[in-house]
Amino acid sequence: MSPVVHLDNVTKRYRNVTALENVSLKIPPGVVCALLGANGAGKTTAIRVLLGLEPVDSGTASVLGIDSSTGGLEIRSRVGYVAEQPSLYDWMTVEEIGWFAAGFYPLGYAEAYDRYTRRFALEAGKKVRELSKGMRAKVALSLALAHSPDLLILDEPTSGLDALVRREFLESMVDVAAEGRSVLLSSHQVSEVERVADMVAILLGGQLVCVERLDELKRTTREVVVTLPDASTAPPSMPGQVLAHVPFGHEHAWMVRDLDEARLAEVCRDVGPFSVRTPGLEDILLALLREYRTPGWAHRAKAATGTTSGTASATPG
Ligand SMILES: Nc1ncnc2c1ncn2[C@@H]1O[C@H](COP(=O)(O)OP(=O)(O)OP(=O)(O)O)[C@@H](O)[C@H]1O
Repeated sequence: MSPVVHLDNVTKRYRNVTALENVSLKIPPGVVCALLGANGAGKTTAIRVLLGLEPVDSGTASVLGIDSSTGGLEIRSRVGYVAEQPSLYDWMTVEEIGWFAAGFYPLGYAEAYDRYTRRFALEAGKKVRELSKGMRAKVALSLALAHSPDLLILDEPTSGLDALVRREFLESMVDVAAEGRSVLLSSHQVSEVERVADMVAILLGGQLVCVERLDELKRTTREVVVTLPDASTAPPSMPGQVLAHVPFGHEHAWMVRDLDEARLAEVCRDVGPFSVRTPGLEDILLALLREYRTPGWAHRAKAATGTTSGTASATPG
């Protein structure tokens, strides 16, 4: 099946900043993909490249099979896009903005928009400038969903919204994927995104260090904590691929892929007590972010996630 989103070895620089470095990503149809990473990791840049709003320095990007470098207008008319701070015409009412947008889309748009605004309990006659941040976000999502796009791209759409609105947003994502359409969702609300994402793409400093089905990432990742008897005892070597290693005094924590638990018991026998648990996505991301701040992170992260910048892809489902 052709990917709906395809970044192939994309590098994007802004003067002396490399916002994306050799990033490759394929998102198949019917998948909710969470794009995660710290502030400045390159998430918005990746989205803008895909939408044809930023040229790349090297590599190629395409959406729904359309080349982003030449087909930006067509891409933007075919995907639903919700920016972090959506720009909406303030003087229009909720209803009027739907009529206005309907002029750019085939018949049926206004009715679909109306259905979404009612679902989100928006008052049709209220002016956009009178809406709260959450209500504006709901208008933006209604506009993006009303033309039933094959791909919905959301750049931190839920930041600053209350828990109920965030939940409504994320439930809409699940509905979209259930209809065989895809969602690319950039977010810092990791624990919430975890409820709806099928796959995750993690950017660290412009490099994609993990692209994988979420269930597979969680199934194969363990957090190990070992308590050493004193500071002079060397920490054991982990029997698995180390994503991150964080020492806290006598305690050392590791995030490990494909941990050999029997072997762990052996290597820890003369070292100290240990515990093993299955981490959530947020724990994995935090470990990667901490690791990212230490020298040599890129090499270790790529080795441990099996991801090299040129080949990262996932085929969920
Ligand atoms: N127009 C621009 N001019 C110069 N540098 C830019 C520009 N846009 C982004 N950058 C830089 O590129 C890097 C990636 O920025 P980007 O906005 O893509 O990150 P992000 O992951 O979306 O961050 P956040 O989570 O804070 O929104 C940052 O170092 C940023 O300063």
